[in-house]
Amino acid sequence: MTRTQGKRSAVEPQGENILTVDNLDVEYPLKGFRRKPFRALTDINIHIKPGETLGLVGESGSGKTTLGRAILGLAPISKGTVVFEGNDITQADRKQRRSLGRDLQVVFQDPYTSLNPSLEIGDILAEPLGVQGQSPEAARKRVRELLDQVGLPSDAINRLPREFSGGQRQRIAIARALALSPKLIVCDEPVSALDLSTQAVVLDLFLQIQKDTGVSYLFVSHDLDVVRHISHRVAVMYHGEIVEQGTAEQITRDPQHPYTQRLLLASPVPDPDRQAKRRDERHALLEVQRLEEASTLPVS
Ligand SMILES: Nc1ncnc2c1ncn2[C@@H]1O[C@H](COP(=O)(O)OP(=O)(O)OP(=O)(O)O)[C@@H](O)[C@H]1O
Repeated sequence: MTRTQGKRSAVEPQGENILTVDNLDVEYPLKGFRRKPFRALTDINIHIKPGETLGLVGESGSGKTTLGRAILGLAPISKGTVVFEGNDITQADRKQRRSLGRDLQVVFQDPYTSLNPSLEIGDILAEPLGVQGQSPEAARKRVRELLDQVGLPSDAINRLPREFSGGQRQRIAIARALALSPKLIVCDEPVSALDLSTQAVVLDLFLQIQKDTGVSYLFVSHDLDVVRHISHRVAVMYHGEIVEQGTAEQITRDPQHPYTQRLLLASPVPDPDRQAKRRDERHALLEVQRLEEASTLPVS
C-alpha cells in the first residue's frame, strides 16, 4: 500500500446488495433536427453491498460521472433498473425520491465550487438537517459531531469556505454528505483536485468513516492507484461500458481487457522493497501535512 496509512480490511462485505444496477442504458437527448440521442452508457450491471466500496475507473468521457448521476436519479435512463434499498429509483415518484435521498448522498470533485461561498460552515452542515425537520439545538449538536468526525475543530462553525484549504473543504463536503447518516455515498473524483499528500489524508478519512459507520461508497476516479487502494472491488469503464469487474487484487494481477492492461502499465505496482520505502516516506510526509493543516486552521 503506497497511498495512505489506513488499511482496507481483507474481509469482503456480505449480505444483501444495497444497490443493484441491471442492464442500464443512459441516452442524452441531443438538440437538432433528427439527431439521434447520444448513448452514454450501455448495459451496465453493478452491485454494492453494505459497507463495501466499488471503485469505478476509466478514462475521461467513459461515462463514470453519468453512472453516478444515474444512481442519484439525475441522468436520462432509457433502459434497465437502479434498485437502491429494494426500491427501483427509475420508478420512484418525487416523494419516494426525497426519502431515498436521505440515504444516498454525493461528494463532488471540486471542493472550491461544491460549497456555498456565502454560508458559514455551521449553516452548510445544518441545512440538510433542517430540511429533515431537526430542531436548531439537535442540528447544532449534530454539526459538532460531524466536524469532529472529519477532523475539524468546532470553531470552524462560524467560518466561511474561503478560509479553508482544498483538503479542509473536502472534509467539510464529506461532513455535509454524512449529515443524514447515509447508506451509500457516490464519491465523484473526490480527491482529484487535491495534491498527493492531501489525497492520502482524505482517502484515509474515507476509510475511517466506512469503518466507523458501515457506509458504502461508489468511488469514481480516473486514477487506478487511488481506486485499487480504497476499493473492495473495481469496475473498469471504457466507452460507456463496464469491460471488467473484480477485486482490486484480481484486476491488478490478472487484467483481462486491453484497456485495463494499458491502465496498469501507466500505474505499475512497485516492488515490495520500494513500496516499503515509499510508505515510510509517505508517513513522514503525512505527519508534516497533518501538523501544517492543524497550524493553518482558523482560530477564533
Ligand atoms: N448532458 C449531456 N448531454 C450530452 N452528452 C453528455 C452529457 N453529459 C455527458 N455527456 C457525454 O457522455 C459521455 C460520458 O460523460 P461522463 O461525464 O459521464 O464521462 P466521465 O468518464 O465522467 O468523464 P470525466 O472523467 O472527464 O469526467 C461523454 O461523451 C460526454 O460528452
